[in-house]
Amino acid sequence: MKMTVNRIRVVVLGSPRSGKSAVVVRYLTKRYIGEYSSTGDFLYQHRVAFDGAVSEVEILDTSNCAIRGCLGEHIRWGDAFAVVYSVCERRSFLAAAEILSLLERTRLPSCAAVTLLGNKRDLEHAREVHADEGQELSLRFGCQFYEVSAAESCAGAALAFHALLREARALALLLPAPRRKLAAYSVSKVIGTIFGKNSKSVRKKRPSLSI
Ligand SMILES: Nc1nc2c(ncn2[C@@H]2O[C@H](COP(=O)(O)OP(=O)(O)OP(=O)(O)O)[C@@H](O)[C@H]2O)c(=O)[nH]1
Repeated sequence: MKMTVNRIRVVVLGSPRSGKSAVVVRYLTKRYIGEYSSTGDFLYQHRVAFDGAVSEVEILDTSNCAIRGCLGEHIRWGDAFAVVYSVCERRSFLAAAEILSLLERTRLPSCAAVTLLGNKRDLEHAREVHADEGQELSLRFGCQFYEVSAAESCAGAALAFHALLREARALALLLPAPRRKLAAYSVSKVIGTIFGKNSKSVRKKRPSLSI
């Protein structure tokens, strides 16, 4: 069977320390490292095969977007968005709600695949945001919702990313090619690594996944 190849750009957004890097690395490598550098944005590339087609997936793990003022650029760049908050930090949940609202205002409704990820569900004793609240927020914005623990298992992150990629691919088939502009943003500057944001040795590593 002939496989088609398409490209899906995923942007991971959320408050500092909510676990964006941990969730992305868990999905890509199945590993949990514990500490990740926060010095900037990192772009991971990999290939996934599902539903008879191959997708070149680029995942942009962002850092301090709100402070650096590049959120708008990131939103224009992406086809799909994972908005992460920590279930142990209400402030990060409120920030996630603001990001969802911005996404809704910036993109045409239903023009992008979006998932809301409540991370750190292993820290039940420190929970500040109930799962129902995440569910309600996702209903309000018509996006997917998962509670995950990057620390505890890779299943949640994998499930969430696979569902997001499926939705992004379905939207790409339905909608005309969106205006994906890189603007002044240079991808070459943000190529990251899978095993450590500062290591250059695995910079070009591109894992292949079959869903
Ligand atoms: N207990 C627990 N800790 C987690 C989990 N995910 C991430 N952490 C921890 O939370 C801290 C922040 O994780 P990061 O992945 O660096 O968070 P980030 O959102 O990428 O942070 P910035 O790059 O600063 O924006 C680290 O100490 C992680 O080990 C989780 O699921 N459970």
